[in-house]
This record gives sequence, C-alpha cells and structure tokens, in this order.
Amino acid sequence: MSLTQFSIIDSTLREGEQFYGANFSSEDRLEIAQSLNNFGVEYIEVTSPCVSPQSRQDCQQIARLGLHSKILTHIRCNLEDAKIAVDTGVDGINLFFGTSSLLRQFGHGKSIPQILEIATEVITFIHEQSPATELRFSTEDSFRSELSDLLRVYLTIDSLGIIKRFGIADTVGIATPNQVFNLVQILRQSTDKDIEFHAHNDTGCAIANSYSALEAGATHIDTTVLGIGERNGITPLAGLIARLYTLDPETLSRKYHLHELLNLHQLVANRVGIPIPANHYIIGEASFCHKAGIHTQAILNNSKTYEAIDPDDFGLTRSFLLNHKLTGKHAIAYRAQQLGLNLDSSQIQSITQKIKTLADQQQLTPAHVDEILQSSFIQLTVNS
Ligand SMILES: CC(=O)SCCNC(=O)CCNC(=O)[C@H](O)C(C)(C)COP(=O)(O)OP(=O)(O)OC[C@H]1O[C@@H](n2cnc3c(N)ncnc32)[C@H](O)[C@@H]1OP(=O)(O)O
Ligand SMILES: O=C(O)CCC(=O)C(=O)O
Ligand SMILES: [Zn+2]
Repeated sequence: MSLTQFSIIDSTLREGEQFYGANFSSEDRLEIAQSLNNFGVEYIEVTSPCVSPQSRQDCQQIARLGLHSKILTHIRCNLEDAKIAVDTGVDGINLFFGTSSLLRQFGHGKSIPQILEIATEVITFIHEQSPATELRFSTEDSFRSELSDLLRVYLTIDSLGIIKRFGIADTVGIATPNQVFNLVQILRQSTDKDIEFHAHNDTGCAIANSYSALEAGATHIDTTVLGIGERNGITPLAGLIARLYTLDPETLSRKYHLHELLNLHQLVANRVGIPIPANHYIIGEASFCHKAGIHTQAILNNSKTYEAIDPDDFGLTRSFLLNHKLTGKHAIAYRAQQLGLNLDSSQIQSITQKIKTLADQQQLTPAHVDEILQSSFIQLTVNS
C-alpha cells in the first residue's frame, strides 16, 4: 500500500452538515473550504445544491474559488438533481443509490434493474452535458446489500466507461475491518477504477475500517473534521491522519500541511458550536500531555518512549502534568530545574511525597506544585 497514492475526500461541508448541531452559514462554508484547502485535502465534498437556494449559491461560489482541492457535490441519482449539479461548475459529482433491501423497500423504493436503468440515464446525461466532470457512483448501505447485487451494479455501471470512481459506504457503521477488506478487495479485482470508502462510526470502527479499505486497494477515503456527520459521524480527519502518519510520517508531512490541522479543527468546532474533545486525535488538548510518573521519566530521556506521533510535525508542543498523586520524582526534579531551584535528590524525593500526600486530600493545581517547590526550597536554604 502506497500512501503517496491515496486521496482524502473531506466531507465536513456535506456529511458534516448532517451532524445534529451543524448549521453552516455561507461565510462558514467558505472559510471551512479555504481551511480544508490550506491543510491540503485533495477533495472537498459540499452539500447538494438541491438542498436549498443558499446551498446552491454556496456550492457555486466554492466551486469558483479556484482552490487547489477539487470540489465535489453529492446528489441523489436523478435527472433533476443532476441538471442542477452540472450547472454549479463543480469538478466532480458523487452519485449514490441505496442497494440494500431495506433502502430499496423503505427508502427510494427502486429495484436493482430500476437502479441500473436510472443510474445509466443520469450518468450518461451528466457526461454528455459536462464530459470533464469527474463522476463517482456509490452503493449506499453496501454492507447490508447482497454481494451479487453490488457486483451487478458496479460492473454494469463500469461498462458504460464513464465512471472514474466507485464508492463503498458503511452507511450504518456496522462493518468490521475484515468485512471491509474483503469487499474492497473483491471490487479491486473487478474494476480498474478508483475506489472510495465511506465509514460511519456507530460501532467505533471508522478509522480501522478506512485503513482496512486502503490495505485492500481503496484509493480515496471520506473524512470529516472532528468526525462529525449523521448520528455519531464518520472517519475523523485527524484520526485518519494519525493512523497513516505513524506508518509513514515523511509522506504524510509532504502531502499535507500538518501545521494547519489545529486551525482547521478550531474553526470547525467554533462554527458547529462544540468543544474539541480533549482526547481527540493529535489536536486534542490531552494528545501530547504526559501524566504518570513512569511516562514522564522516560519521555524526559527520549520522547519516542511514549509518543508515536511527534507534536513538532503538527506545530504542537508536549506538556507534563505534575499536580496529582501519579507524579514521580523525575517530573518534580524537572519542574524544579525549570524554576531554577537547586534541590538534591533526597529533597526532591521528600517534596514528591508531600505532593502525593496533599493530592490524596485535595485537588492540586500546577500553581500549588510550584508553591510547594518554592517554599520547600526557601525553607531548606534557610535551614542549611
Ligand atoms: C446516507 C446519506 O447521508 S445520503 C445523503 C443525505 N443527504 C440529504 O438528505 C441531503 C439533505 N436532504 C434534503 O434537503 C432533501 O431530502 C432533498 C432536497 C434531497 C429531497 O427532499 P424532498 O424532495 O422533500 O424528499 P424527501 O427528503 O422527503 O425524500 C427523499 C426522496 O429522495 C428519494 N431518494 C432517496 N435516495 C435516493 C437516491 N439515491 N437517488 C434518487 N432518489 C433518492 C426518495 O425516494 C424520496 O423520493 P420521493 O420524493 O419520490 O418520495
Ligand atoms: O455517497 C456515499 O458513498 C456515502 C453516502 C453516505 O453518507 C452514507 O452512505 O453514509
Ligand atoms: Zn454518510
């Protein structure tokens, strides 16, 4: 698997708008598109222009920004939506049709032959109107669809010779990494077109499933900033970056402007009105914060001991928490040194024990630890 080859399709401005708290204004959409472009995602997927008049205008405006990222829109597979989408000037159109029996019966109500007939008409129409438009066709709810139906749909549509990319979607987030690997591998062996994978996170497998898809030959992965999306969302951008960075930091650092990751997340969190979870991948406040004494001691010798990701590559810094009972003498000695306090190892030992005892009784702050260190130092100096 070569990480130089794959592309990120960030769908914060489409799937992310389906998140329960999201309601992006035009200004939000433009700023987020710009920020995604600054980070360097290869594609930005925006809400269907058929959703509302403002969505249509915003889709057109984002398509005209001349960003380095290609702009895609996501529409239903029907001629009315296709006509509107073609007029927006986007680089590509993502079409989808549910192929599971549940969606065929209770969603759009079409049989597999009907899906194929409509898809053929819509794909041919878009291609005739706008041959340069990059077209993708996805089977929504792929993992609750019959394999024979999926293959029939993909192969029939492939034979039109128009589609650039096929999509596989784990719409309700039930697939396991093995299931994803197997399905992507089957599709990989059946077509030479690109393969996009879209993973919902209902069962917490979105990142692992996206990685499995890449291992099996997928070329494009859908993400959103903070993983926002319908229900509990999809593959979080920072989580996918973390997964891939540990395998090949150089390639990831070349492909993306990693220092922009935090700005992008702060912008989206602000516009959605949610905090960035402290333990979010890479950019969460806790991601490079070391607490337990054993960890801090080793990190002070070599940061690789307890860090798989170098915060420096993301323009971030590590920190140490000392104001708790899990601290150790090395952490306290490090702080004493930072404060310019010359204390020997037995003095550091006894201060460490004092901090632990106090932490058993009350909530300590970093300022408390500094006060204890400073007052102990003064007392020891006076007594000596
Ligand atoms: C899994 C996903 O996330 S898919 C993407 C979901 N995105 C969205 O839903 C975008 C936001 N949606 C909207 O603004 C509206 O639902 C619109 C504009 C798309 C459609 O609105 P309405 O015409 O009022 O229809 P409504 O949303 O009530 O029902 C969905 C319609 O789409 C049809 N449909 C569903 N999937 C598809 C599909 N893949 N291709 C074609 N038609 C479809 C349904 O059969 C239904 O058709 P009907 O009008 O003939 O009954
Ligand atoms: O078009 C796609 O591939 C994905 C659509 C979607 O959001 C989903 O199935 O969850
Ligand atoms: Zn989705």
